[in-house]
Amino acid sequence: MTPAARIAAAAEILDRVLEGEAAEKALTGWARGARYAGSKDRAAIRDHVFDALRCLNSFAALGGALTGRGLMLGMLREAGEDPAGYFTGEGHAPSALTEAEATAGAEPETPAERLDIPAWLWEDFAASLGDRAEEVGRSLRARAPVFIRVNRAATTRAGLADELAEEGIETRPAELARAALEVTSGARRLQRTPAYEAGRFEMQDAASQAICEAVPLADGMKLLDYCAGGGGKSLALGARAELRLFAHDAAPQRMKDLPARARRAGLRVTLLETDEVAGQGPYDLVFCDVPCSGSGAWRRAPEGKWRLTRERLDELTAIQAQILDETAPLVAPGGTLAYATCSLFEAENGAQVEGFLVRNPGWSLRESLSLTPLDGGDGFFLAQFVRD
Ligand SMILES: C[S@@+](CC[C@H](N)C(=O)[O-])C[C@H]1O[C@@H](n2cnc3c(N)ncnc32)[C@H](O)[C@@H]1O
Repeated sequence: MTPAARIAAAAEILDRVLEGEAAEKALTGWARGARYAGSKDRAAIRDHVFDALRCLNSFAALGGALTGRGLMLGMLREAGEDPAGYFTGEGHAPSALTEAEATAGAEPETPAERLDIPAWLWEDFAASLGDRAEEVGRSLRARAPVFIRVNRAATTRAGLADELAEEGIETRPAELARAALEVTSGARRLQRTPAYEAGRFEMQDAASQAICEAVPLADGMKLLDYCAGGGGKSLALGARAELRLFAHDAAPQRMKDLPARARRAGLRVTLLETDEVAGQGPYDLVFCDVPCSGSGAWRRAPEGKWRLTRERLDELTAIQAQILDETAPLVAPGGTLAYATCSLFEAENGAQVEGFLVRNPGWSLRESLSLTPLDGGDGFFLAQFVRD
């Protein structure tokens, strides 16, 4: 496909996303009807779609319309390229620009427009991040680096880097976490390597790893990963010490791959139904990686930024408080309750800490950690409460 045909395809897919279809589904649906597209075409089109979703406000302003075509126009204008060179109507290129399109479009004005934050959220965003709001907003407009977590129970960070280099995959140590490597080239081949098959690494963001490295662990501890999902945190925690590891999720089907992933990593995890959780307690550490806005991960999942609503944010903060209150009694005296979000918002982070301490006498905050994409990985928050 020509670069112009890729832009036409991305515009078509973006129109479907703007109508409400999930981006992954729209991409797959398009690819099914486009057998002529090779893997490089599909990757380039995907990049266009996700770049546009990260920069929806500013590309729409520059392109003069919130449509697939407008977004692609805006993308080209931001890159300093002349859209007329792509919108030619020749072959599979998008149809030629109308006169109105050629002159439409303006520089984004408000901070929400420039930084691609939904207008209704800008005040919360600015208040949560203070004088870093501009810089963090800008960072969310860029693609996220790819990180992996070295399974240090199976190999070393340097050993894995050498092994991957032999496969043509380049990495460098990430500062954020001791087990993290940033993948600088060849990332698309990672999950087809023998090292992955043998459980010597997992795909995991560096900030996500950093919060797992921040909790104190010792051999023999009994740990409950209360919102385990696919088990990314369980595996990262389990790799650090010989734990008695339990995993739970309110939607147990989300944990369906966890037993196989744990086996691959050489770990044992006991999955618990909701009514089994208390019976196995108390736990030395309960880790709550709660459902959240995902705002810290908007580089990787930019659709979430535009699908979030005030109602959903309020619903999430209520669920977060409820999870904290229902897990606190599961912690053994002297034990730790760890609360984590991949959110940048005060309402989901600091305000939850304050609320929990007010509602739950007998608990204190040991420490908290706030990371933003300016630290290299996703935005993440961790609070560790101790039971007196
Ligand atoms: C941020 S995700 C967890 C990601 C996972 N820890 C990982 O590292 O891959 C939050 C999870 O919380 C679960 N969840 C939502 N409400 C819950 C509740 N009330 N109790 C327990 N889990 C809940 C969701 O099903 C979801 O899988």
